[in-house]
Amino acid sequence: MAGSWSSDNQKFCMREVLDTFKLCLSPDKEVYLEHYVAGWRGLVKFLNSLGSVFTFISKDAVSKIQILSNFLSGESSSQYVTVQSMVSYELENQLVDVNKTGIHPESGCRTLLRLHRALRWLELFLERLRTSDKHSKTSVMCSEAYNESLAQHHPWLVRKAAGLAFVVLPGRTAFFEVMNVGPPEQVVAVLGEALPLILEVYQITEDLYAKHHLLDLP
Ligand SMILES: CCCCCCCCCCCCC/C=C/[C@@H](O)[C@H](COP(=O)(O)O)NC(=O)CCCCCCCCCCCCCCC
Repeated sequence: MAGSWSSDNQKFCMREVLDTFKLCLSPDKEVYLEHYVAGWRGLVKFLNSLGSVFTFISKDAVSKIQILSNFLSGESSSQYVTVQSMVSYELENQLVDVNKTGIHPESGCRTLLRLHRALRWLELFLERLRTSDKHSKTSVMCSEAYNESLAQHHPWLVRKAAGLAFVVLPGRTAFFEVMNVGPPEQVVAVLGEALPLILEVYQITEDLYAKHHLLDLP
């Protein structure tokens, strides 16, 4: 994704990634798939910079990003401009495994659902980071956010592996440094600005999926 590494010093900047999520909303509150995917790409870069312990997580995210990117550049790309248009198109053309027969395992709808669930984790984690103090532990904030969200969709083995990875997360000070948005007050401000937008993107997607009974797609 252009922009998440600033050209001056080649360092990753979380502000630019979070700004990508702001671009997700169209004037009539549809969610642009291109920016949604770009936001995840930026987050994955950040995750990779934290070390190889997180590779099993970023690999899965990358494969989902790749599936959606293929739709975005494929022959039906005009149907994949927004999450709303993707859902209508895939449902109208029976491209979604609504009956759980395993026929369309890689639909845009089921792939995005996995990232959508992870977006809830992100929102909960960032809110904890925003309201944390210098004694707070990133590993605790991360696992609390995970247990309240994604963990409910993961089997035991994945939960166990995730739990092991969280333990080696850098502490809050180092974590803020890798985010590269300035001193802690600045990080708090950037998070405060980005969170409502992330929440709105999440809620719009959640309502859309609920309306079409897509929240349990296999
Ligand atoms: C900063 C610490 C980052 C910790 C990331 C927390 C999320 C933990 C997720 C563990 C996922 C393990 C990998 C396997 C997942 C899949 O089984 C599972 C189901 O897929 P399937 O139905 O196709 O089989 N996949 C998923 O649920 C999707 C997971 C996507 C995870 C993306 C995580 C990106 C994290 C970005 C970190 C950015 C932090 C920014 C903070 C300022």
